[in-house]
Amino acid sequence: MHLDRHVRLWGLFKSDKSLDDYLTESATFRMPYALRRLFATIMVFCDCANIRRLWDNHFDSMSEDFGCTRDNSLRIEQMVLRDISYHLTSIGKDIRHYGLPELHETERSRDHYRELTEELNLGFDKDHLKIVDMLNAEQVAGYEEILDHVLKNKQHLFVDGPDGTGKTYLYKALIAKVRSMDLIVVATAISGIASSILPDGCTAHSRFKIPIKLSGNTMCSFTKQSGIAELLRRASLIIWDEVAMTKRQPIEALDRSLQDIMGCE
Ligand SMILES: Nc1ncnc2c1ncn2[C@@H]1O[C@H](COP(=O)(O)OP(=O)(O)OP(=O)(O)O)[C@@H](O)[C@H]1O
Repeated sequence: MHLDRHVRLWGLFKSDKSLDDYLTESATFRMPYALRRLFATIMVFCDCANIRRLWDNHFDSMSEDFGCTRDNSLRIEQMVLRDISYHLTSIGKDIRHYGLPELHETERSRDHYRELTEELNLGFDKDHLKIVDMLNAEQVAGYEEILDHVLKNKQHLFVDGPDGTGKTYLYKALIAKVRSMDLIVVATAISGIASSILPDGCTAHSRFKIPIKLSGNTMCSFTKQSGIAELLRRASLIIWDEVAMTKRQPIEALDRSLQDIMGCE
């Protein structure tokens, strides 16, 4: 999101060389999915004379998370194209107009990222934006701290409090605020009842595909290329309500899977 904004706002990069350098530098600290989004933004907002050369130069970095092997390089190319096409479509552009390798029709129409598409199509309850004005001092402190984490890409926060002290109320305010900024929130809870109270919430086990039988090194049942993985990579806020009520194994399984899809330890 920030990269996109910079590229758009600066109106910079007068030459292909500076675009090339920028992508090379970005590849050292950005995840492949963020590079693909940046690439799509460059295609639309920068004056690049030879986008195909830029594609050739940065394809490897943009495809790293699709597990590049010689055997399935064509398939991987289609997946990268599909993702870039997805970003272009969201800004009203068509990948066919930029001289990149052809995206096959079957790939174009297939929704690899169903979960992500569904999440992006979610609205938010405008009334919930008003909740922030009713929060008590402790809720405001939690609200501000969590929002700060969201905006600065910081990590875990644990919210705790006795029953009925307004945790869900706080989450509703946060979910509306974050979704109103066009950022993704994945809202889950342990129980079906608690998850149904969260706006567009679902149970943690179903959202994260946590297996029923868990051992010391079990991972969640989604692949790196799946819509769930993409949804989680792009999520700005993941809420797991009532997490203290679960055993440690499901949390560790999700932790391992998140590390895997984010490529970190
Ligand atoms: N700041 C507030 N102003 C007005 N009502 C509030 C406030 N905070 C919470 N409430 C109300 O208090 C009730 C309990 O809040 P909530 O369900 O958010 O608590 P909780 O901590 O999630 O509870 P539990 O742990 O049982 O799930 C709800 O009806 C909620 O609307």
